[in-house]
Amino acid sequence: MTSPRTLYDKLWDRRCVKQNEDGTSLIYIDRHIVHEVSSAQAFEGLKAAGRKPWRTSAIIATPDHNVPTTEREKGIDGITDDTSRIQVKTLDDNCNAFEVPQFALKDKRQGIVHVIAPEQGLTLPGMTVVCGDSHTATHGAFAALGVGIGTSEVEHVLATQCLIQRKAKNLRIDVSGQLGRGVTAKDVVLYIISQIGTAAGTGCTIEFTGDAIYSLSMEGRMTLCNMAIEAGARAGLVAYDATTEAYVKDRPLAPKGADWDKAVAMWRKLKSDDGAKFDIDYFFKAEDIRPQVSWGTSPEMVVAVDATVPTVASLPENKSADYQKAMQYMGLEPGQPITSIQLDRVFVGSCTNSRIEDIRAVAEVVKGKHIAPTIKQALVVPGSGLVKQQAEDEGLDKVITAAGFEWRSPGCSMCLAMNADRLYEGEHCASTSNRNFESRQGSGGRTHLVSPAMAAAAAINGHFVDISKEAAL
Ligand SMILES: CC(C)[C@H](C(=O)O)[C@@H](O)C(=O)O
Ligand code: SF4
Repeated sequence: MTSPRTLYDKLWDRRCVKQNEDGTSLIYIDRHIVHEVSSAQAFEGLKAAGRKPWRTSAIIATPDHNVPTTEREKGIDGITDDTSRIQVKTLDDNCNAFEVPQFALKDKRQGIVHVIAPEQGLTLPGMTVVCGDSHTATHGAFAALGVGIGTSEVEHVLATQCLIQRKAKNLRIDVSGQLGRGVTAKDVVLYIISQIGTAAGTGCTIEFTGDAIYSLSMEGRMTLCNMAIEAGARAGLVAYDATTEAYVKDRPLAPKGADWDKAVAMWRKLKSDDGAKFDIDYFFKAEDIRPQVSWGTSPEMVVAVDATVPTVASLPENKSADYQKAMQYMGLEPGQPITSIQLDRVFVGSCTNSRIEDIRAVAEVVKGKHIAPTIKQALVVPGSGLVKQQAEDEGLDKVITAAGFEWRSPGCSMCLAMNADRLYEGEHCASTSNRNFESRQGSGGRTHLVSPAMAAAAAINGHFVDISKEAAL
């Protein structure tokens, strides 16, 4: 009898081609997602070695980081920034030269890598999914092993469809109970990171378990797994269940007919066995989780919206210096109420929160209202052309623009400011993205990570408010 295995063990065993004596293994890769920032040198390497991609049908490419979110009809030549244009053009040229499938800039299916692949059924349960991008952890929501890789590994996977990996430890994070009103997957993951820290997942794959996790939609699970990397892990997972099955069914590239039945029979085994051993365990209760706001420059510097910036006395000794430096950068006083922070801009988007449910959540909060006069700009950037289209079909763009938001075209946008969408020195932004590092959204910018509903309510009020107490919900 085989011993009980975790979901991660099962995914690993399925695709482990060879175990090496040095403790590494060769893993077969089912899906390779490619964007313009981390692929140019990899294609260059292939060219120099006279190689071709080993299996082009396993690859999907799309430009996302550098793309403008306005005037899309102008295409690549309309990108005014030279570096951005060259990167997007180089991806386009490489896809043409190597016959790699691409959702190009003007394609309706273009968007952020981690949004488009699940949307198309390119990410399926049980797969190994890689991308030259740290947030590839997102795909773990499908009980798939999603790992971010570096540019030299992108070249390796292009050439061989395999990757050398060292098996990670199994870490379980269990959230039991029911989430309260206004508490979303984003609040869950921000809360978890605030409790365990950004290094807790180092060398681990996280499996999220518990009623509160299983009650999340697939979009919520993607938000959760997306930020596993901010907890230090390379991958995050949620077991396969009826929610996964319903989401995947009828996606353009999901198996059909008899293939579907065969696939589902296998997918239903994609969960940890009873008695499977985890190396590390954390247990949380859903009722302890309130809407969250990050106040500092690391995703662990997070508190509930009705709390304050930490007081100096409350800081853990080993973190005191970093935390005080963060307060200074953010222009905040120790003990200052989170609701007193004045905001300049609001950004709804990124691979964490730019899917249709996120946009619906924003529309619900802002319907019939208007952004505060002190807000200089509020952006909603859908994660893909298809999300944008669906939102427009539902009339959400009208609700959102009537409230004073700008409705843009898909891409990473103000998540990392590689295009024209950015913060300026000293500005505070309520952002639905995943990283609040110094200058992440523009030089000197100050990021506060929140859920879409919290960002929307902050735009209306000019400062953070407790969404769980808002009448609109
Ligand atoms: C540019 C890219 C390689 C990077 C990543 O790996 O995550 C980006 O997506 C980010 O979010 O910082
Ligand atoms: S949206 Fe942000 S986090 Fe996601 S891939 Fe783009 S830059 Fe990275």
